[in-house]
Amino acid sequence: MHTLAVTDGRVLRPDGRVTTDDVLIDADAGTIEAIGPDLEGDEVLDASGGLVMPGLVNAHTHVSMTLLRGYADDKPLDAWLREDIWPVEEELTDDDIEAGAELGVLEMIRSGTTAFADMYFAMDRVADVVERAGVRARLGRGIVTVGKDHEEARADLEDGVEFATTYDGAADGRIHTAVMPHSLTTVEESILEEAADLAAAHDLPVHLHANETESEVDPIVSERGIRPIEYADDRGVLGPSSFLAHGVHLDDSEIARLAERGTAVVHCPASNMKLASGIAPVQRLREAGVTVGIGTDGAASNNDLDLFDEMRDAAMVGKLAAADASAVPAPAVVEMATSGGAEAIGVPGGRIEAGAAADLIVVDLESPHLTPAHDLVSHLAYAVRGSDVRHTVCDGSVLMRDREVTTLDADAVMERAGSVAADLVARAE
Ligand SMILES: CSC[C@H]1O[C@@H](n2cnc3c(O)ncnc32)[C@H](O)[C@@H]1O
Ligand SMILES: [Zn+2]
Repeated sequence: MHTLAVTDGRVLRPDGRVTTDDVLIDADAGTIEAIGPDLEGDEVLDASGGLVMPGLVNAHTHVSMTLLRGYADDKPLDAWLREDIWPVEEELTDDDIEAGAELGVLEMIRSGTTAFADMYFAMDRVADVVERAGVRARLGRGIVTVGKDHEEARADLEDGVEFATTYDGAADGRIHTAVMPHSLTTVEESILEEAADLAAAHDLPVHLHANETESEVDPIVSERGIRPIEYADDRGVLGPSSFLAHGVHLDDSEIARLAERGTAVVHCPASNMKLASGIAPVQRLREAGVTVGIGTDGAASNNDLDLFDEMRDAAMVGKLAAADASAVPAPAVVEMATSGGAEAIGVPGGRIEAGAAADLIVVDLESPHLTPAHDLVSHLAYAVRGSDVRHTVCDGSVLMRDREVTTLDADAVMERAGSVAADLVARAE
């Protein structure tokens, strides 16, 4: 057994306590072997002056959209998608998508994310990046049928299901998949139903955007006389492994239904603020027993993939929405960005305990903006930045040591992404 000892730091335990301990990792199994004083390993990762915590889980993103960071800002969702994003996405090549995924994964490793859920195109290329970079992911090809005839719509569905069934378990089990219809208004009813049936037949989750804006809720209510979550349930979309992104405009009956079905919600506070979509009822969802994770959404509506930023946004906007400063407190956002996110997207990780997946990060605490350190959980929610992450470990492998990413060539990734992004935008104009 090859072991890795993360030494001389403090450790964030699943119950929120912070202890002074070492963490011993079985690097072959990719699991945490022990937590305690004076542990020795074949290899050492120095955590002195730092906090060892679970790797963050970005529970909803479109990682290749890093290529479109800053391309179209300051518009609401519908106009942003239809006028800017979808036209430029028409020009994307598979190589572009791979280059954007490399950039996004690089950014996530450098800001402490070890697992993510991703919906996009050319997902075989995204899977290849996940495999090489050493992270964990739940991936799915986005299925959209709007503007397509039934044959094209079926082809989209077939592509999505083929990707999901081929790649589930790839990269030594680090890749998980899902069937991912884009949303309740961009996928026709029969395809949505088939997507849900096929997901169930293959024992795969369904992931989709839902209740993101009022203009997505209103047509369902006016055409069908029911709320979107009831419509989704009737199509078979909800279930204990399903997870939906955004969930901004949810009424009490919808929250109760999500809780009953065990369907998780991924809160994307920055994207929801930037596109002025609204504020998700995170406090009410959690009180109802719904599992909530946190996602950045794509970098074009955020505009970064830093989960620490997202935790801060979630806490701040949660208080504003509830008009209650005690709503969405620091321990809740840390839980949502770690174990909550892992549970929402159905991947291992999110906990520093013996037997858990060795997905962890070391956050450097010796900085002016983290001094004094009265409460480290408070710091994680409100003060730590992605750039404070010193080491990133996933599945027992060191992906970043002393801020040097070991699995990707950072300079080459940035150069390639910058070049393909410029060509992409030129083609679109
Ligand atoms: C079909 S692949 C995914 C698809 O989703 C688009 N997208 C990015 N951000 C959002 C969002 O906030 N709501 C809905 N759709 C979004 C992305 O550009 C791809 O076209
Ligand atoms: Zn999205």
